Amino acid sequence: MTLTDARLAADDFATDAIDIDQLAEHGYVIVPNFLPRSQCSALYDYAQQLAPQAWQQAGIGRSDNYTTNTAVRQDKIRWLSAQEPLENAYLEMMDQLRVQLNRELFMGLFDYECHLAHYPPGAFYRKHLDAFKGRSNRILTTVFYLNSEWQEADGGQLVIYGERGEVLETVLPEAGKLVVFLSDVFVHEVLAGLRDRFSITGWYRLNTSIGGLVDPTS
Ligand SMILES: O=C(O)CCC(=O)C(=O)O
Ligand SMILES: [Fe+2]
Repeated sequence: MTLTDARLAADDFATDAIDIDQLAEHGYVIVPNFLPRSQCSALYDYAQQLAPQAWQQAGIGRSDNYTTNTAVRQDKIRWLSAQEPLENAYLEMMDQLRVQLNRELFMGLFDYECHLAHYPPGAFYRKHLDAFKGRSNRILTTVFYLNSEWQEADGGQLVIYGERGEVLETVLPEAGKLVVFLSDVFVHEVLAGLRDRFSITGWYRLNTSIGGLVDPTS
């Protein structure tokens, strides 16, 4: 699929089913082929043709603690918005998943935010949690990968750790794969890779206000 015929609507995305039981039992789930290859490459092509100024250096923390610390993370990001048709289609598809998760797991997820991420060769994201208990409204993290033909030797794996620091999963960032995990439970990191690595990372959130901000971002 080329970029010009990539005007996907949310309903055009043919998502593979998520193993909700696995998510409920273990707190995370890996779906190898969440989207078919053609839809994945539409998103990949879209990310490729974005101008450099469409990306920003990723930051750490929230609001006034917000810093760009390249010793911790080195990816470039672009927040998805409803203004761009393909970005909107992805957002709407993930919103349908939100409704399903709420229906089946009673999670009370209120909304979803996500960004494209580009890790140039050598870039990493050190061990971190995406949310801290009671201090964030991020509940569930989703990471969707866009690179086809990613090999073990290319590096760039997502490593997910258990509560004793043991490795639970080492995930190759392969096109079509979706990883979903509880944001405040699983420490994880992105290892440096040899290739440009593209993904869409997002968070389902609760509608809690923090520090007087009704809807804090990042
Ligand atoms: O790209 C990945 O595999 C994970 C990214 C991540 O941990 C994050 O953006 O918080
Ligand atoms: Fe993360």
